[in-house]
Amino acid sequence: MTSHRLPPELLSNSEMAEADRLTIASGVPGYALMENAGAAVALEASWLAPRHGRIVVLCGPGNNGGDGFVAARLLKARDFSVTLGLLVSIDALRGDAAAAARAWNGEITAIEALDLDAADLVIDALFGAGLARDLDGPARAAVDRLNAFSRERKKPVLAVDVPSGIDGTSGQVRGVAVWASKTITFFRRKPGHLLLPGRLHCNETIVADIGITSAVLDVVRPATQANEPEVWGGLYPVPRIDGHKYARGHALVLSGDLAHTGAARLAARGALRAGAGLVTIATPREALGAHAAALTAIMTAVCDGPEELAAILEDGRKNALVLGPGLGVGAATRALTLSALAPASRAKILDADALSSFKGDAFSLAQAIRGSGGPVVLTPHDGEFARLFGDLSADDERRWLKSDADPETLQKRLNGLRSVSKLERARAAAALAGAIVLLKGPDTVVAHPDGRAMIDDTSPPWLATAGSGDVLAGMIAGLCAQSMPPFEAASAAVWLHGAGARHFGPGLVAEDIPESLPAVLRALFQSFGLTFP
Ligand SMILES: NC(=O)C1=CN([C@@H]2O[C@H](COP(=O)(O)OP(=O)(O)OC[C@H]3O[C@@H](n4cnc5c(N)ncnc54)[C@H](OP(=O)(O)O)[C@@H]3O)[C@@H](O)[C@H]2O)[C@H](O)CC1
Ligand SMILES: [K+]
Repeated sequence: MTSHRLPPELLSNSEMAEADRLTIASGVPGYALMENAGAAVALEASWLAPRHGRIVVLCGPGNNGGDGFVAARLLKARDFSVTLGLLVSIDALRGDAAAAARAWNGEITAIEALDLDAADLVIDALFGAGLARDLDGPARAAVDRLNAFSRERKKPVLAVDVPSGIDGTSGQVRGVAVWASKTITFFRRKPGHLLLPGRLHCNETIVADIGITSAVLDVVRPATQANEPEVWGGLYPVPRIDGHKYARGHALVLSGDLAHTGAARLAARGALRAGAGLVTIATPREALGAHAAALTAIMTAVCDGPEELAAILEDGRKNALVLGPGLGVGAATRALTLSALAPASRAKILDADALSSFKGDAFSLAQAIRGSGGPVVLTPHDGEFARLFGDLSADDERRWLKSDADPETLQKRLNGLRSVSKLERARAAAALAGAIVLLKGPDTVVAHPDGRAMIDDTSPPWLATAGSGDVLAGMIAGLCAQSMPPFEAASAAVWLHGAGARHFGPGLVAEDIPESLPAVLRALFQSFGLTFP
């Protein structure tokens, strides 16, 4: 049975293997899981192909291929014209896959001898969770042929579990990968269904129930989830009728000089629309007039350097701070950032130039973060991430390694910064910095130092526009100001940001994002069961 509401948990290949193992240990035979998987694939295929249409099934050497054999048998029994190609010799199949092949009552053709051209649908059952290295040789040739077929013939390709060549855990292409029109995975999605480029290769992903119960999740405890309101909705600071603006916090946004004031206003507007009770822009005196002329509900304060910032921050009611957008890269921003990280319980959101000003010296930033008390959220895009955490010099690495009693774990994290997986890079940075790391992009990852992570796949392409990151930083501050825990606040802000952009539609500019929030919030609160007068 396929389900259209996709559960948020995302399982890595090893977590999925654990779910599998627990299910089999509880008495469900592995072959029964394969039969269920194959049946779900066959059902989906029967909707994608015309009645009695021609279906080609490409089977690989492992259990992904086993699912293909089961699907082929069931489709043939439903009077589809099924041709099956196998990548290896039938003697190479083992275990459940060999059993599924024995139950197949049709011909088996060598993949290179297969005629794809007449197919109405191709099922890709070459490789799934067991993909262990880059595809080459005959496997690569099979994927190339399949991609040429779908490109030229415009016929659907249904991928079993993942498009072959995509690593389910990282979403990376291993050499080459199938471009599917639909992907059917089992029990839960994998990170690679949401991360790029995997998500693009999957096209639409659906989830089939194959008899693994959600009870196994209590043991597996997957660390990664899709960024959906059901994950953080319970912690969302819904305004209360008996609340007042002082209970909804006070966000402070630092402004750049006279030539760079817009970024702070975008962030401040994001904070205000996300529900902060009060919002103040702390600005260099020279830019006060520019802000005053452009602002109404947002307040201003003068801040010409780290000392003045420290004085402003003596007011503990200012409980969320955004620093970075429009500040400029260099020693002055570095000094402001260190001043902002003085010990205090407020949430600090460091973005853009606040991050780039620590280029090649993430260690110093991390030291300041660790001493700062309250939660810190770093919001780099890929370029800022690479500036901050990429190419650590041998000297830097030594400083990190000397800073902790457990050099082995530290080394693993330092290596993680260079991982091909965006998820692992964000996780490693979060653990090293002791901060929540929100690594932006079309597949934004939010990682907590404790290993939890969220992957967002809800942003439309037109959200990549100048200033949209400034608005996002402000929205995170707006939610933190209302005492939403920072990991959930960062995740919720990413989701609202995407939802705002979807609501507005193409042509969006950054200024439109905060203005789209009322409609998005109304729908969100309605989904929480709230009613409006
Ligand atoms: N998880 C579940 O509950 C269920 C999953 N099912 C399906 O099973 C696959 C996973 O099956 P598995 O056998 O572990 O792995 P694969 O079928 O993906 O592939 C393993 C074989 O592929 C060889 N391999 C790996 N990489 C390459 C490569 N680059 N080139 C060539 N060959 C490769 C590997 O060979 P080794 O030499 O590495 O040993 C294996 O022979 C899952 O995706 C689901 O579709 C069950 O059917 C239902 C339950
Ligand atoms: K596959």
